[in-house]
Amino acid sequence: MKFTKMHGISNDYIYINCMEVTPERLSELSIEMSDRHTGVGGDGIILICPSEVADFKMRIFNADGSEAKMCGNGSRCVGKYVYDYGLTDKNVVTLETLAGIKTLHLHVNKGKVDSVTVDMGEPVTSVREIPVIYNNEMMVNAPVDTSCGVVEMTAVSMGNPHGVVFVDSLDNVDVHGLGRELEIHPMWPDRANIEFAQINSPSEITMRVWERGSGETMACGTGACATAVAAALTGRTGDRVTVHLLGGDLEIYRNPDDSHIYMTGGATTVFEGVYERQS
Ligand SMILES: N[C@H](CCC[C@H](N)C(=O)O)C(=O)O
Repeated sequence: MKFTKMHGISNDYIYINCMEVTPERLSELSIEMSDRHTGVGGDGIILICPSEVADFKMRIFNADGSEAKMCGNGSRCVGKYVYDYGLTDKNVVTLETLAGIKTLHLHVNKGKVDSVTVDMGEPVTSVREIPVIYNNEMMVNAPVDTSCGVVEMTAVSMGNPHGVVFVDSLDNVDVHGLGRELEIHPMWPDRANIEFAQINSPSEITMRVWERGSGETMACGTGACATAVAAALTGRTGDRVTVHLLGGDLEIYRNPDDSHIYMTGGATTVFEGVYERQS
């Protein structure tokens, strides 16, 4: 099975062209291929498929085999993939996802895409739609008991659920311990991605992320958007922020006209390969 290894600011996935054929047992395939010792290695797999309602369709599976509705870093790499491999010659491409149709603006440099701006659509803060179990319409700076004491959580969905925890300093946050604990907290009917964010200024955030189904990743596009939304919602930042993640930076902008969130960042092709399925 041919694949292309790509990453969006070091959030790395294995991309499979499914325009003709889609493999079976995709959850098992993701677990197997994502293994960084016995597989290709990655945070999951991403399929590029035909669509009847958009130019292309993206499906994303986390390293634990769970399918997610949306992947921000992955969508930028899909934009790069379809342009660089000649599946389209358009600079604006629509992408069907389980979280709706997203519009990608491809930035081409010397004939190849090097960065993409994604219209991520409107964020969701209604607890019922996220979903998160909470006794209010929105979960904003809500105290949550944890083994590390009480943290304040703000819940936002970008098509996938996020719990954002603002901290004074990231230096002493147990991202793996607390991230895992909060990912599977019973308040989330479908688990959640957990972000730990430090506000550097009204236009700069530094964050780390524990992703649902993949553990700590070097970056999370939907997580950066959710964090930017939570920061603006709680009066910590404005509508335009630079988000610094372990793997690189993302520019996040909230358009006051349509409340859509726009994310701009890099997309990189690393290598192509042929995978022998293990099971
Ligand atoms: N782990 C996420 C999917 C990947 C999102 C992330 N890699 C991004 O760039 O948005 C979830 O289960 O919702």
